[in-house]
Amino acid sequence: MTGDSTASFQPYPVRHLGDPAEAKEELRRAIRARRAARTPRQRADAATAFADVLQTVPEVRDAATVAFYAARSTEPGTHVLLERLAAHGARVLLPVLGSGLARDWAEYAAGEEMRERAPGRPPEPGGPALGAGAVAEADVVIVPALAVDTAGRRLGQGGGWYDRVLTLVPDGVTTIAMVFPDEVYDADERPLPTQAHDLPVQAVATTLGWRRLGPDTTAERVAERLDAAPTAR
Ligand SMILES: Nc1nc2c(c(=O)[nH]1)N(C=O)[C@@H](CNc1ccc(C(=O)N[C@@H](CCC(=O)O)C(=O)O)cc1)CN2
Ligand SMILES: Nc1ncnc2c1ncn2[C@@H]1O[C@H](COP(=O)(O)OP(=O)(O)OP(=O)(O)O)[C@@H](O)[C@H]1O
Repeated sequence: MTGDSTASFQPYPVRHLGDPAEAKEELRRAIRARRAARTPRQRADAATAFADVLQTVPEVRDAATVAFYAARSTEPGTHVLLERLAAHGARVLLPVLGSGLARDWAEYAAGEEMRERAPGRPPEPGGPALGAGAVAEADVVIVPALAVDTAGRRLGQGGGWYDRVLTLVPDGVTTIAMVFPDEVYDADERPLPTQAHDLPVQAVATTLGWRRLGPDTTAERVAERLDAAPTAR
């Protein structure tokens, strides 16, 4: 899968050569506006498609513990996969926001009705808070994003919540961003603006499919590596 078929409709900041924080804000505004325009029916269909796609990712299929998120109405929907994971006996950790957006996690209980603590905030599970370090127990981490590029750069909501969480994810654990198909950017043509604290994700899932990301995952670069490798005789 690629974002190529929709690339010409993608918003891209005109100020991308200037201050990355400003470029990020400009892009966030444009992407949030596009998300707000989706109908309830489109959102419901997307939530099922995201679940179908993510269940084909080996790390998700095999995970005993998944760090996931509870989507707000305009975000890529998570409730379908959340119920399926819980039904299969996976342990699912969801973000809990402390004061000043402090990072914490709690376990999702199957069938649980989650509540928004304040308007506009993501819904949260009611179980006991497990501490910020609980994310290190996850076998796979599925994160929200507004956009991702093919090198793994991620644009989030701007709170830095996930940037800080990603520092606690052990090496070797796959992080997967969920975005709509037109929110996957080509890293060569339209790299997302980044700052020093931004950490990359290893994969992206859309409603159409999923792929691994990063400098070494494009077909051309894999071919180059194979060419450069010593051949066995
Ligand atoms: N679903 C979801 N959960 C997530 C994130 C996310 O991007 N999506 N986060 C990613 O970092 C973290 C926190 N994200 C937050 C997102 C918004 C607000 C918030 O206060 N929003 C405004 C309303 C904005 C609106 O209506 O659009 C508010 O309550 O005033 C707080 C935390 C952890 N959980
Ligand atoms: N590891 C970190 N330690 C301290 N502050 C951080 C860290 N990462 C990010 N921040 C702060 O968070 C702010 C927002 O970061 P950024 O714009 O990259 O958020 P984002 O990745 O889009 O949002 P989110 O991670 O919440 O989805 C930054 O200005 C930065 O000051």
